[in-house]
Amino acid sequence: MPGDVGPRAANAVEVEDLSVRYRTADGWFTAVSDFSLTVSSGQRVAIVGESGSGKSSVCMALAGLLPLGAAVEATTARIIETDLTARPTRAIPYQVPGVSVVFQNAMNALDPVWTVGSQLGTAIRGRGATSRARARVLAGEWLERVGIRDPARVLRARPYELSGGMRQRVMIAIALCSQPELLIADEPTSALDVTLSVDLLELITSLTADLGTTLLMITHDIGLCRAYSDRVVVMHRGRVVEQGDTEQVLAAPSADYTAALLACAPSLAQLNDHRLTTMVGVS
Ligand SMILES: Nc1ncnc2c1ncn2[C@@H]1O[C@H](COP(=O)(O)OP(=O)(O)OP(=O)(O)O)[C@@H](O)[C@H]1O
Repeated sequence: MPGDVGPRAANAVEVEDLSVRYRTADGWFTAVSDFSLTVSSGQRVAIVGESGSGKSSVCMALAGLLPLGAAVEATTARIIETDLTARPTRAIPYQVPGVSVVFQNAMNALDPVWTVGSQLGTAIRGRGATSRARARVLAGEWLERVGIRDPARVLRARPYELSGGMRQRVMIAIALCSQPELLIADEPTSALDVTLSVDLLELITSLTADLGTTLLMITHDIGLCRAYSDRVVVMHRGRVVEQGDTEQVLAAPSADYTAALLACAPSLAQLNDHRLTTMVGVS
């Protein structure tokens, strides 16, 4: 099983006035402006907002994974021990030490050619000197830890031979086996059904709690946000419209946009009980 977890920084994320721009055929497009966020170590923070509001742009900027042609600026951008403002935009993409990412679709994130054992073993060996044989044992243990019942078979399998839920579990194991200080999860369950989404969010939050890993996740599902985050950041058109304690914000939103988002985006788990309403007149 994984070894000791070292001391954690007081704040995993300190960002002030972050902006993200993309170069397009029509010139520069500003996707995110004036984004500020502080996440203390061990907190679980959800970023919510409609499609195109800039959630992924923020998270990929913090992970150093924006595409070439993107420009990031900030007054402060400290992720764990790394000062992102010291990194030139031309260096994108880069690895931010202590940060792991779980993406929405494991099929796109995992390599179809290599077996799960090879990919998970490589991630484990990336942490430090470990023999191939030892990495294989640890890989099997990590698969069990993420709820895979037949690890020996899955270690030999290639990603396309697994179900979508199993692939997400494998990606969670790959992301967490390095015992990161910060896990960024970009809609980690949105391609899965409701029951599986809840199971995987339970898994992610219990493993990150065990490891002392801070969680920054994007979700469209307000029910999952309510159940699995301590703080919520609401984004609209590239800006933060509201942020605070999840229970408080969801119970008594101060921004009209948040109220409208809550009215039109109930949890998938509640869809049987609610009629969707239409968002109108929100600017
Ligand atoms: N590589 C890119 N080049 C140009 N524009 C981009 C690029 N990536 C994102 N955008 C634009 O930036 C804006 C924010 O996109 P982003 O993906 O960050 O939003 P989002 O809230 O994560 O959306 P979704 O929930 O659909 O993933 C959108 O208008 C999007 O079209």
